[in-house]
Amino acid sequence: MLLLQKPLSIAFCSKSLRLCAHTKTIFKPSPYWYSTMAPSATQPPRPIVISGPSGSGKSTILTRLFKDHPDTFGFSVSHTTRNPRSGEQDGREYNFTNQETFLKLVDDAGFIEHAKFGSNYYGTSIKAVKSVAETGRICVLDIEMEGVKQVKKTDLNARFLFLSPPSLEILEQRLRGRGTDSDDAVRQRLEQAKNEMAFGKEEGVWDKVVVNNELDKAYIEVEEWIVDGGKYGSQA
Ligand SMILES: Nc1ncnc2c1ncn2[C@@H]1O[C@H](COP(=O)(O)OP(=O)(O)OP(=O)(O)O)[C@@H](O)[C@H]1O
Repeated sequence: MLLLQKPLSIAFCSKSLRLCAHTKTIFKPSPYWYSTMAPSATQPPRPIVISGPSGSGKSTILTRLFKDHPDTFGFSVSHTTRNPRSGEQDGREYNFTNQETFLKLVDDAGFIEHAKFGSNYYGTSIKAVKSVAETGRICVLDIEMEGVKQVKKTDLNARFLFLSPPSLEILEQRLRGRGTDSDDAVRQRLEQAKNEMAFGKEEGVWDKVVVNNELDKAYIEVEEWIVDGGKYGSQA
């Protein structure tokens, strides 16, 4: 995966994998992405929220989608209170901020999700998601269910897709086959998966549910729903 390792917390919270202290790998857009975004003359495109248990195949499908549709999608830049590392630029890798400002934004309900790792805070702000849409790109949020609930409370006008594994048994096989998690971590993810699967069945939450049984078929189903004949969910 072309990814940036995020602190576990943000992962499961902000990204897919934030279970307890999980880290989630997230796609790291290159600066090129931002520099080539075409401004939209019409309404900003609607963000896409993709959610589903860890191991359901979100990264696999999104990686293929971004490859097949270059310059179409973008990721929001997260906030963090940690210091920038060498080569990192404010507003590119992260929006670097201090704790006081970060917590003020929490109080102001400015985050879709946030979490603390060690002594540092991380979060995905509503504004960062809007910034992507303003460039004409479709912002993709790979987030767990608490994040989904948060997005629903905003005015982001997102579209919601739940990616489901065929069963918990197959999910376990895939998580173990991926080989990225300890036995304990797999167990934790499977426990959380039960909650996520129940959430995936809730009425009125999802615009689309795709079962990732056969990868090629699931990918086409996701792609067709996202692209939506070129409208990308826009009513305009
Ligand atoms: N349809 C499929 N058939 C078989 N294996 C699959 C299928 N879809 C994904 N996989 C495999 O399952 C594993 C989990 O997929 P992936 O890492 O994309 O899940 P994820 O939802 O992004 O997980 P996380 O939320 O933990 O990042 C990977 O090893 C992937 O190659």
